[in-house]
Amino acid sequence: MTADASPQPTSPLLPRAARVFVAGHRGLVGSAVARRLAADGHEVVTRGREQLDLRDAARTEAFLCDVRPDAVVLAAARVGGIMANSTSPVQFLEDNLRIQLGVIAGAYAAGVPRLLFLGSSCIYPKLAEQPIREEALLTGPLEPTNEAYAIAKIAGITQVQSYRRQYGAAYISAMPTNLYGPGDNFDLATSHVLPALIRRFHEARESGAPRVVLWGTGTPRREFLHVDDVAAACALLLERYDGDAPVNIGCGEDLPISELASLVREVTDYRGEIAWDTGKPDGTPRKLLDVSRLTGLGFKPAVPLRDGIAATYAWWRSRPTP
Ligand SMILES: NC(=O)C1=CN([C@@H]2O[C@H](COP(=O)(O)OP(=O)(O)OC[C@H]3O[C@@H](n4cnc5c(N)ncnc54)[C@H](OP(=O)(O)O)[C@@H]3O)[C@@H](O)[C@H]2O)C=CC1
Ligand SMILES: C[C@H]1O[C@H](OP(=O)(O)OP(=O)(O)OC[C@H]2O[C@@H](n3cnc4c(=O)[nH]c(N)nc43)[C@H](O)[C@@H]2O)[C@@H](O)[C@@H](O)C1=O
Repeated sequence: MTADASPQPTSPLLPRAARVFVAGHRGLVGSAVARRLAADGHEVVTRGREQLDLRDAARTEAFLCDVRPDAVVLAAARVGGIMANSTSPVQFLEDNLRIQLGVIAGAYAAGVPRLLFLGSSCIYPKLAEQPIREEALLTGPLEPTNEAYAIAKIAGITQVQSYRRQYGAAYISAMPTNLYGPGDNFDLATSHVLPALIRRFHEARESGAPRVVLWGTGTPRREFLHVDDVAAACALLLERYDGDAPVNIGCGEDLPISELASLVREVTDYRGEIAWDTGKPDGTPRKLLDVSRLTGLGFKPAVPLRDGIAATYAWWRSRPTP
């Protein structure tokens, strides 16, 4: 098995009306993947965290042996923005290692023939050449604000590759860029930037605040992909990709956080100023993914950033208040 993409099969790798266990089905990505797979005619199997804590490897293996799905999508993880990653590296390392160990090993023990593991674009070196090709993995030092999370995700990629190389399992990995959409986390202490900006501008407009203070310098660049697009990419990979190398998932375009802020300010109709708290971390300066491997399989993102932000804002505003 080489590190390059394998030739693509002509027949689907996922049977029609497959039973797919979506781990993390209540999360941003897992919920979108579950919707997409159900719409494609698959049977989606789920378990809430209160029924099955995926850090418990023995219970996870017993569940998978009992259910015996045709495929597993591993979208359960400890996930968060730059501040949560910086302040809780122990949980980001240990929870993710434990979830991955239990789900991937449990799937193989249960004879599950197909598995998709989701990593993240933060696995690549902080100063990787842009756009970042999959081959950049393990070629340089990582971004310190999310090193623990990145190392857990890199271990997941190696675990998946090891099951392929040693046992011939059709297990694959995908590395999404920064994601957003309905179902995102809007808690300002733990969220990613996009929901944080929506909430900050909305609340400033409602309260009449003259300025909104954002983190860092506004100069870092980020690429944003709507969850419906990432779900479409996951479905495509499950059906068409069976290679050793991880596959980047992105839209191929990025923008500075300062421009993103201007866009969100417009969408939320906030008329005040934007200020920057440069005491807060910037994180990696840029992480634009090279998505040629994915587009070569036929992927094309469908949701323009402005439309996606407007839809996410509408979703958040219409949520039931606790
Ligand atoms: N969001 C992003 O910008 C990006 C995400 N990704 C990757 O996509 C995947 C999904 O992320 P996302 O949807 O954003 O994250 P969310 O935090 O929205 O969802 C994570 C899900 O995992 C579940 N989960 C976490 N821990 C456990 C556990 N111990 N046992 C059972 N379930 C658990 C959560 O359950 P509960 O609902 O009970 O909390 C939740 O449903 C992750 O692998 C992440 O690394 C990659 C790149 C960017
Ligand atoms: C998906 C990805 O997500 C994380 O990496 P990140 O892209 O750096 O994360 P972020 O979305 O939190 O920030 C992006 C940029 O935006 C700036 N920023 C401004 N104002 C706010 C703000 O109010 N909140 C947040 N969170 N960021 C803000 C912030 O300072 C930074 O420059 C990792 O978890 C990593 O592990 C990972 O995989």
